[in-house]
Amino acid sequence: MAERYEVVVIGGGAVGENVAGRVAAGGLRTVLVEKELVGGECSYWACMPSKALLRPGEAIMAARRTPGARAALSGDIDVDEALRRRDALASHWDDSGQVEWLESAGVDFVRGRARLVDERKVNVIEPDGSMRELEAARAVVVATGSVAAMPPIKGLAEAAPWDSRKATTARSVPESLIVMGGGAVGAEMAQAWRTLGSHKVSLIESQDRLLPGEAAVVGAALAQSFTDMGIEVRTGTRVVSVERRDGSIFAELDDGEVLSAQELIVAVGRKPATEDLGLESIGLQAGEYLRVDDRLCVVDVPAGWLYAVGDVNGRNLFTHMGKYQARMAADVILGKKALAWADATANTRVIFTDPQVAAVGLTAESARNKGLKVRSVEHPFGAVAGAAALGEGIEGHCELVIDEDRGIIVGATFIGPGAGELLHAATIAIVGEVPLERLWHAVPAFPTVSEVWLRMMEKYGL
Ligand SMILES: Cc1cc2nc3c(=O)[nH]c(=O)nc-3n(C[C@H](O)[C@H](O)[C@H](O)COP(=O)(O)OP(=O)(O)OC[C@H]3O[C@@H](n4cnc5c(N)ncnc54)[C@H](O)[C@@H]3O)c2cc1C
Ligand SMILES: NC(=O)c1ccc[n+]([C@@H]2O[C@H](COP(=O)([O-])OP(=O)(O)OC[C@H]3O[C@@H](n4cnc5c(N)ncnc54)[C@H](O)[C@@H]3O)[C@@H](O)[C@H]2O)c1
Repeated sequence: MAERYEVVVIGGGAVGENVAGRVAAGGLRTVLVEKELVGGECSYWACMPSKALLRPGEAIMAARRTPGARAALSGDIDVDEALRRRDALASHWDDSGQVEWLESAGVDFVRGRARLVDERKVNVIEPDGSMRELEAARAVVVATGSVAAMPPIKGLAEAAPWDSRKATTARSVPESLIVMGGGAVGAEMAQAWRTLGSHKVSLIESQDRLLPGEAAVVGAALAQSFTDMGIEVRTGTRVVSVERRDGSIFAELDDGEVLSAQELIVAVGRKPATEDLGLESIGLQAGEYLRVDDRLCVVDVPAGWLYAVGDVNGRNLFTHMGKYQARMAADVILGKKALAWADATANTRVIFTDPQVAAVGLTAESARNKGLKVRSVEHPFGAVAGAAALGEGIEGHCELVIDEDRGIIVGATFIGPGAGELLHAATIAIVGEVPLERLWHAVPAFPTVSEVWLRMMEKYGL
């Protein structure tokens, strides 16, 4: 006999937990199924451990920029202590706290691998091999996330490279490192391991710049900073074959050059965790992203009972944007009028490198591609008193993308130390469609870096 619930959530990452908690708070009988650890990738193998690995180097770079503090820097990073803190921020890969939270939120929990077997029907294989049948009267929500993509490069799989999980959980600093992919994971991991002590780090990006989805100025700023850190940045090139032998890993590039290192990280993007989910049983293709509408309903399934939130729908692969979708999907399931539109127009992203890269909404290029008449206004991050107060030699860049027809901001990029904290003001301006004439009255405090807002609005002509 199937156990009947109003809502069955498959996948207990940050996004699944959020949707389950919200529908349960709305009074719906809810069960969440998780095959590994409640909290998912972000808590144990992604956001939290990666930020912990970056922090010691970031703190040192901030101190180096600060006359007086600089003198106190003697000696090396205590790697053991840094890794202990990483382990603590990853909750020692123990999810008992999050399981307790689910219970306190009134969500039933089943540990096991879930598979769709029919419309609204989910079977779960528990760790001891027993099977449970679940049935959802109202909705099944898929929140199974994504896994690291492994490109079909000769010798790569056999060489057992590090994926993002190994890169964030390694127990020692590799003496040298090749990083394939200059996106978010590659950039953060190259910096983290270089600042923790890797002597030689090569970062290889196939496009012509790092973080190629962001404004061009981002890639240039990051490449300069990484070069200063001693990271070798190679753009516009690819690895064509890989081999592990004699304790090293060798990567041949498309121009014939061969690089060698102790380890190689593959960070070339993600693929959806939909391969073993029983999608065929409801007429969908395994291994594909689940396409959703703005109510987060899977579009290729009739009757509106199947929802997909977070990485698995491929809309926006960030924890906070997935959690936003989770709130919207929960409200739709609860019968409220809700649509997830901000993850298309005001998607926030912060890459925690030095300098930090923070962006929201459109770049000038993507806005023009959408047919918008935009104008960019720019100001150096370091050219305000707030930045001078932070330290010496602070460079960076700030840019607002302004829709000339509507007189509102549609995108913003901030590059500099701590830039992520500037982002929410821009997000509010974009989501609120606040006219620039009105923003002109939002006065940044002195001496904060937020004064860049004032300078950019002056440049716009206010
Ligand atoms: C190295 C790295 C660093 C990152 N840093 C950041 C960051 O700083 N900020 C940020 O916003 N984003 C960051 N991200 C992205 C972020 O981790 C993801 O966007 C986020 O984890 C997606 O959440 P999710 O709940 O959709 O998926 P996941 O966290 O992947 O959770 C999905 C869960 O579903 C479970 N599952 C899968 N299939 C089944 C099944 N059949 N049955 C039962 N359970 C199943 C999985 O075990 C998993 O626990 C980072 C990613 C990486 C790789
Ligand atoms: N701070 C954060 O919020 C954070 C940190 C890490 C990851 N993330 C999320 O996780 C997602 C996945 O990150 P990711 O870095 O794996 O993917 P990504 O899509 O951000 O970057 C992958 C990069 O690899 C490059 N590439 C592809 N094939 C290549 C090849 N064969 N050789 C060399 N380069 C190649 C791509 O051009 C791209 O720049 C990101 O899109 C982001 O949403 C977020």
